[in-house]
Amino acid sequence: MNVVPTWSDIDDSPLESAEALERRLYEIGAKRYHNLHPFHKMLHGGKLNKGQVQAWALNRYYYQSSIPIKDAHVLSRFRDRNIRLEWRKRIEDHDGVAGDEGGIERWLVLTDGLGLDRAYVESTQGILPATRFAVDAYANFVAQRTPLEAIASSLTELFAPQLHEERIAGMLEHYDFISPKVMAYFKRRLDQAPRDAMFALNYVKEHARTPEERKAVCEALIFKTNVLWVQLDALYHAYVCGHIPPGAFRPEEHA
Ligand SMILES: O=C(O)c1cc(C(=O)O)c2c(n1)C(=O)C(=O)c1cc(C(=O)O)[nH]c1-2
Repeated sequence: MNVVPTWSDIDDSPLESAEALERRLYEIGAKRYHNLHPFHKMLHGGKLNKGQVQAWALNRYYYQSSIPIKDAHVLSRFRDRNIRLEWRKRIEDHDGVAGDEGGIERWLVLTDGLGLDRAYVESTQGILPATRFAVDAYANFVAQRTPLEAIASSLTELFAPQLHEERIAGMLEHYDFISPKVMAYFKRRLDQAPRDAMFALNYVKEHARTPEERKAVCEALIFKTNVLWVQLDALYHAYVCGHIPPGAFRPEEHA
């Protein structure tokens, strides 16, 4: 019987140390992170029209607004108060605290700036079915898998800051409807994401102690890269190829 490899593009040899795990995680990012997706290349290269950028921001709102729910699931997995204290910052980053409005509000500044109605964005009515399925799968994953896998699935954030730099520069350069004010969400993440990613990386390096556990960490990261990738596939299919699913956002109705 043929043994089917788990991954065709990633080295699948046993991971004997924390350093080998770290190298493998970076290999996964280099090969599978959504910075490589054609929709992102179009977004950052100024190749989308305003309606297509609106569709991206509208769909991404569902991801943004689900992240604190996802992180509340992660918190609920830990009896260790120190981990909860550390992880709680992520919920505060997105939901805000007194005197700081938080990431969800900053995302709504972006959708406002793009001319989308707030109530429509917050209703999530117009998002693609694939966005909802992918994001919900992420929240379910962290609720159901081991706490180690739950933390590991956040590791895509290791690769986010570089993408955010590219996005800020590319979108400001190419679109007259984008201003520094509406890109504030991404500017803020440049400080937050490295702090979060380093905590998660150190956690998995310390707590994945066997080759099997290290492999589970890699699989959680691969799962997450897929969560991100399919959202862009769906956007591309709907708004670049033009196959908008019934009931989803139609730019011409929100011009
Ligand atoms: O714009 C992006 O490409 C991007 C990617 C990711 C990511 O890699 O998961 C996150 C974010 N942004 C982000 O803004 C964010 O708050 C965030 C939280 C998480 C997470 O998994 O807990 N990922 C991401």
